[in-house]
Amino acid sequence: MIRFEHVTKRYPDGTNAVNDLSFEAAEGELVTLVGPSGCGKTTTLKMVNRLIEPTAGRIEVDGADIMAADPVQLRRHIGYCIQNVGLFPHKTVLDNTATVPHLLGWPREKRLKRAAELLDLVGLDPEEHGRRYPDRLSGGQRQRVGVARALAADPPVLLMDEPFGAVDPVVREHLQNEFLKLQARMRKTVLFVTHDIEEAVRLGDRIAVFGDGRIEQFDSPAAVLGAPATPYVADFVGADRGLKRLSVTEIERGDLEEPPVVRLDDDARSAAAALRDRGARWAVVLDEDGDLHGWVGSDEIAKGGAVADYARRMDAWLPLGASLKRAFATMLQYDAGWIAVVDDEESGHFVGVLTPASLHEALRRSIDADARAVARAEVELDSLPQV
Ligand SMILES: Nc1ncnc2c1ncn2[C@@H]1O[C@H](COP(=O)(O)OP(=O)(O)OP(=O)(O)O)[C@@H](O)[C@H]1O
Repeated sequence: MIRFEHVTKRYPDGTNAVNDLSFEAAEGELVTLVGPSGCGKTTTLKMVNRLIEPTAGRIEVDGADIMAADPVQLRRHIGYCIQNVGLFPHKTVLDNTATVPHLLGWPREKRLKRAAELLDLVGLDPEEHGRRYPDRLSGGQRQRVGVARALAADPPVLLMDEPFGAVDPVVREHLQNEFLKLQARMRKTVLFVTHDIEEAVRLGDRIAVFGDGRIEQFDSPAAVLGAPATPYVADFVGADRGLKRLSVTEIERGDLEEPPVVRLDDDARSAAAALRDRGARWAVVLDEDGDLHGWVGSDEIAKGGAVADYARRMDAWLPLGASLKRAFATMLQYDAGWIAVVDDEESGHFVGVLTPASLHEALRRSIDADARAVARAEVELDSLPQV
């Protein structure tokens, strides 16, 4: 748990970076701090591990006043992950990941084992990547190492400052999804700084929208998008918040349609007859394991042989949990009327297809769910006793 009570930071030059800030991130909660450049997000974050000392107020981590702790000890027990990562160039990826366990005096074998586990957890092969030096990694891989390093000593609290800010949008969405999966398992208390409202909405259990050293709204993503508290928040969230919803709504199993399906080794003539009976002009082709292979047109396979003789590979597909925005962009990019969906990127097991109609349905579902959530929040606020 992280609690700010009336915290102010005034820099020596007189800049008031943070003004009388009070908010709390509950245990296991991911709170995103979002706002334009210079509004005090990084200052807020760095006060938690005392890289910056507050001028006034009190900050607690797991119930203890941070000012009572030794700053060096404090930092070793709080994970910290920043943009561009700051990996040591002369150390291997494994040694970089094991930095904090090393500082904590863990024996070499134990810390390298832990580092390897962590690399695996963030999707890097310890055998393949562990012995490399950071300059031999892509930007996205370096960010993963940054996350692994922050988690190495299993800290209960994690501070992340634009950790995915320096990678391209596709890798970024990928890293965000992976981090969400990781967080679902770890349930760390996380403060996550970003200037990107879409990232804030996608990742945060709650969002603190910052404006000029203050919090303008501290609420669920649904409430921030659906009921901005002030004109400033409405402006920051943007007039296109309906579109932003596309990036925070995930494809779910229930959104998908079930198209005709044939197998690679099916007899082509009988497959064609079955498709004709259903009035279908195409079918999804699966391999013997039920994994997505491609598609065929019903006219082509009428000539006989096996479906495998005609099947075409799929250009594009999506995993469950990908955003509707990605689905929409993929449809446009490939000029496709439908997109095949698999249960996850690695296994490739086919689960259904997304069409423009089902995409629209999914968007409706998200809007309705948010409207209900916002209505509930308002009722709860209304029913608070008046004092
Ligand atoms: N060391 C410093 N001395 C004086 N002013 C500072 C210092 N560090 C930050 N500031 C000022 O404090 C304010 C808040 O800065 P901060 O870095 O916390 O904002 P931010 O929201 O994280 O911005 P960004 O997204 O650009 O990193 C800004 O006006 C900034 O110029």
